[in-house]
Amino acid sequence: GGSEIEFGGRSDLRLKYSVDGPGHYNGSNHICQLHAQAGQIALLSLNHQRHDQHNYVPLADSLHTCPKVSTEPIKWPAGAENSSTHIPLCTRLPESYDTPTRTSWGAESLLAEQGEPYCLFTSTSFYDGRGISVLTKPSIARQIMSMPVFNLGAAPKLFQSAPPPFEIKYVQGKGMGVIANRTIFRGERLFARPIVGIFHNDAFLDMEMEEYELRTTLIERGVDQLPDDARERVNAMIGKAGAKNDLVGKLDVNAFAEDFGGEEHSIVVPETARMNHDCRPNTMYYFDSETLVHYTHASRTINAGEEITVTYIDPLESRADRQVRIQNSWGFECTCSHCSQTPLLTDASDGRISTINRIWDQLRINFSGEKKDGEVPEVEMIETMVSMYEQERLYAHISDVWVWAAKAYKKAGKKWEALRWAYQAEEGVLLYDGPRNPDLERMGDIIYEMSIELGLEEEDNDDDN
Ligand SMILES: C[S@@+](CC[C@H](N)C(=O)[O-])C[C@H]1O[C@@H](n2cnc3c(N)ncnc32)[C@H](O)[C@@H]1O
Repeated sequence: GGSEIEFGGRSDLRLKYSVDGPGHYNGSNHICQLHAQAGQIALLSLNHQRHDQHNYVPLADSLHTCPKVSTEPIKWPAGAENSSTHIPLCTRLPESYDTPTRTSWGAESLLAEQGEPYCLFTSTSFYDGRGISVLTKPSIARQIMSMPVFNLGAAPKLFQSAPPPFEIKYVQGKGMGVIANRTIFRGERLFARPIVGIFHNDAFLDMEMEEYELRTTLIERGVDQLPDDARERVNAMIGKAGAKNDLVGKLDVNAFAEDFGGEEHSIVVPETARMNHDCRPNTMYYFDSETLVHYTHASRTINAGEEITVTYIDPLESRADRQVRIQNSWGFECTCSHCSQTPLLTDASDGRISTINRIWDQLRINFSGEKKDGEVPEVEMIETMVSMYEQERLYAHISDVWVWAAKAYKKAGKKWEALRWAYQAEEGVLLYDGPRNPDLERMGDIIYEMSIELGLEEEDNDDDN
């Protein structure tokens, strides 16, 4: 339950408090919250003291547990205030506050701690009403929320196949999964979904961290504030096998990793999160950090009835390492076809993977200029790599090799081969990593240069204009 009182003698500021029952995060949570006018920030705090079931803290005491805060209106940084449709909530006030008074739960050290708090923003208008919640440091939130995508009249077109070429169905031993309902060819776009959440990894990865419970409370609040469709989709995600199935646990196994402001965050795309793992997946995904849309494309032909999969881990690891990684982070045993081969075939694959990794090391050294041209037969190395990636069925990741093939053939003076691989890499990179990958420009340059040298195109002479 909860109730509200006027705060600091101001009619526009109200303090709402509530006392939750035990069981949630192992104890009673006392939530104090300052409601203020739009454009201001509210402070949310939580009593870290543990109480057993018979020892609820009475109303008056719980008010004391709220940190002393300034009653001056606090403005959200310029550029971001129009993006949020809810009053931002923070673990601490982002800017100045009065010298903290010692509270019954030792808030002093928390409040006096240097560094930024974590604040929650929700926009329900994002992408034509899909909505998004962002929990991060104010400086990072400001970068995110001032992106053009928050200020567009109409959301950009997403170019998805309609109706979708798949259905969401139960898959034995895996929960729900995504099943193709017709043949899908390499390159077809399967998902183009704006993300609905960005959560700083400090908010749920390190349970020992100070303010952990505050941040997880804000994550729950962030999901609650989403529009119905997004909220229901997020709540319908499944948690880690055998673990506590709370929201934070669900996000842990369903979110994708992404950096914002150089810090690790988790992004939430509930539709795409229905894809199960396979060490040799038939799709690839990327995130466009400028439009906040997450894309998935087919990496090879997928037959009707086949499960559509993605890899959760680096596929260039041995079977044993992949198994450990999947078990530790997702709590299931990977039984994909690549992990279920005979021991002899597994050994052969592990051998190829280790050779692939060694060749990558050599190529990087060679192209970094530490070795002289011609010292290593790059084009032969590349041809070997292409073949090994195909043997390994690494169709999602093979465009990495195509990029190097174009560069190596250009360096070797083999123009037709350079042109062929540059075209192949251009499409591959667009599907694998999207339009902002820097290799695209390099491939465009090779295509242009080779086309001129091969007489396929006239040189663009700017001086004539
Ligand atoms: C991102 S979700 C995938 C969708 C999920 N199956 C569902 O019902 O929503 C990740 C979870 O799905 C299950 N899962 C994914 N891939 C699996 C696989 N190859 N084998 C068994 N379970 C798998 C695990 O429980 C994992 O934590």
